Amino acid sequence: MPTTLTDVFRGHPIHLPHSHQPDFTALRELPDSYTWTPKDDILFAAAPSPPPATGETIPLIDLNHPDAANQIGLACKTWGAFQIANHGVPLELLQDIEFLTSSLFRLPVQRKLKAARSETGVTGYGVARIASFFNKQMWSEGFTISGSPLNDFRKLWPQLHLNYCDIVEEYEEQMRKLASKLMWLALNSIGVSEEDVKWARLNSDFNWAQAALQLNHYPVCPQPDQAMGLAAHTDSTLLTLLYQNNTAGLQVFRDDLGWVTVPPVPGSLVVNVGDLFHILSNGLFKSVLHRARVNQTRSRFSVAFLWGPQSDIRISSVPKLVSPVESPLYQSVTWAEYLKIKATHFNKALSMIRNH
Ligand SMILES: O=C(O)CCC(=O)C(=O)O
Ligand SMILES: [Fe+2]
Repeated sequence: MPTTLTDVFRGHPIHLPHSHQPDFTALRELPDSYTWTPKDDILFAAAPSPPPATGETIPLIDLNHPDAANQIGLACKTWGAFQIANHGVPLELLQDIEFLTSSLFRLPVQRKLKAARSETGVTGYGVARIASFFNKQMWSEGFTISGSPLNDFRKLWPQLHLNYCDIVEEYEEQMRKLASKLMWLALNSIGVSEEDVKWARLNSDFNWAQAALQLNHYPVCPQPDQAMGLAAHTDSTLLTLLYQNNTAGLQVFRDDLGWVTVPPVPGSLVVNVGDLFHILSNGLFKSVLHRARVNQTRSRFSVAFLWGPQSDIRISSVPKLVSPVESPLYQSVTWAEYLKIKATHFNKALSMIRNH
């Protein structure tokens, strides 16, 4: 039996200082514990910056375009992120998952706490896993699904849980197919074939992968400029597929441009390169540093599909991407090992396994 994500996190509990969510709607002013200053967000060396004057942002790629693969490859190299249109996921399903997410977070706090994530658990309702690395609290609440959500959903919706489970199952299946397709488009664009990465068992049978679904809610905030929805991080995935409702908040970082907002494009999905794809591509693809801001008038929902390889397979740089006179940029790791390193060292995880 391969290690599951649940096993990994059970062995690496995250002790959060604040396990109970406040009632965000009751707060008229930002409490001190939610007020961020630049020194509270310095784990990644991302210099504070004004938004780019050019309005430049990550590309929106039409998957039906004949040149889509090259555009995806280029976006993975320059941004580590892009949006996709014509991805084939039915609009209705996106609407369903948005409805599920908004319904979940609109439940009374007491009901949500019935499905609270335990200290050693992965799944359920709670604050972001990365919260333990920061002194300040984030203006958001989350719900993590890994494996069947049936038990948790039954506690949330005694009547409707089966309908909601069906939506999650269908959504995850569509996301798996799409993530696999995008990964191959990106790899093929840099000359890597299925044969070149046979050892990573990333074959086109998309059932091999593991994944989690992270639902996020960023409530309306009385002082958004001083609050942080989700602090800067990179994802520990191969790829993350993110659906956002029609409210801006996601920002990606680029060394030359600073923090750049990703405008919601109705019906499209955001794709992030995660740390494992960065490792696999020997650093050619960037794992994108990103965060979520909040605003004063509209609440924001997002659904992140966190996708990675079979958790016990060693991932290392594709040999043909490594120069014969150099060693690969990173030591090989399994996803399970990497998640443990990330749970301990967070922003330093990649440098811990970098070859010098
Ligand atoms: O809400 C967003 O836009 C970002 C969510 C995210 O980065 C995550 O869940 O890992
Ligand atoms: Fe993320």
